[in-house]
Amino acid sequence: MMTTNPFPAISAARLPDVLRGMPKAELHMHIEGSLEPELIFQLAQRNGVSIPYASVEDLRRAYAFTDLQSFLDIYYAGASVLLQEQDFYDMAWAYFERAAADQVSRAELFFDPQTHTARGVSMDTVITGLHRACADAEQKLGISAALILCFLRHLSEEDGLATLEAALPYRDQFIGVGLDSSEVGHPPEKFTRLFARCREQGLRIVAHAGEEGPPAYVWGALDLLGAERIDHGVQSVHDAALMTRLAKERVPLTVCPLSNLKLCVFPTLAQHNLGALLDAGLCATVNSDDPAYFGGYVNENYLQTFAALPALHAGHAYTLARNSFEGSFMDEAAKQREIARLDAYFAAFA
Ligand SMILES: Nc1ncnc2[nH]cnc12
Ligand SMILES: [Zn+2]
Repeated sequence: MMTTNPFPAISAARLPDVLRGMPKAELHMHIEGSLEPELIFQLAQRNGVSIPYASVEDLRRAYAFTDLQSFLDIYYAGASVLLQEQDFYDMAWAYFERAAADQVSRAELFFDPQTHTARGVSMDTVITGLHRACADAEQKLGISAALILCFLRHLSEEDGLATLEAALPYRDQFIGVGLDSSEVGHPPEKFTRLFARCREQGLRIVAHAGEEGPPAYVWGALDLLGAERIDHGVQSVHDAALMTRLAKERVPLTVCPLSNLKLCVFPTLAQHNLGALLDAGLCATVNSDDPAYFGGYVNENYLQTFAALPALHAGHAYTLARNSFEGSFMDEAAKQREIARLDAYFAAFA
């Protein structure tokens, strides 16, 4: 339990600037969820795709979600404007420019190939465009970037296996795999064979679990899929044995507070359990999930969450940023360099 602030010189009033400026990694960001309404309209026009909204404002007005599924329906519709390699590049590049402004120095991006291949867009188009943007992010913005291919859990395991086969020729262009989309009713055990095959390929493994689904899905993600990180995981607080395990094994949880708010996982940010997860010793991190849909990129997630939870102080800010590097899939030397940079950033406020 971290009750005393190890950085007393950082008052609550200075905290927002410290949060904005601290180096951080983002580990849970669906690149299709960074597609801003303006870009959706631009790409729709460029590609001659019709969308059932009259204007950017009209589209934004539809972003009133009641749960995960109500969001996913709109999110998949938005992705329908992506057709060409350049579209995937432009989408990712727009994200990287925003991430750079938020002092993100490492970004691990989810992408959903099945959303695109089902519409006749090739795996090559998707991965080549995204990977080119990652290379440019590194070169032009100094952001270390990597891709994680997510399987849609509302589809079958066979569909996932075929998707993996189609992606393997691009094996050097993504570092891992994840599991996303509609959680409840699609438990981890549905994908045991698929993830075993991914592990054989040496891919890093993450999975959404415990966003809306029960703690049993988190256990399943760890034990049946071999997940090294849990995306969301906020429902873990309902299972004491699970909390003990997550803390003991330092399993990173990629928490997304504004997403949880907009999808009604918590009624208000003041009721979010981020502070409880940290104080229980879990390796929790802050991320934006689908920032174009949920009202903010990663710094906005930090700022709004700290504003809503006054028990969080500069010590928590440091821990969250440190956890983001610890939980990343960078090599150990790169992690240590980032953590040293973070230490120097906080030391300057002493
Ligand atoms: N929050 C989320 N949960 C599950 N699947 C998603 N795909 C994009 N965002 C998601
Ligand atoms: Zn997500």
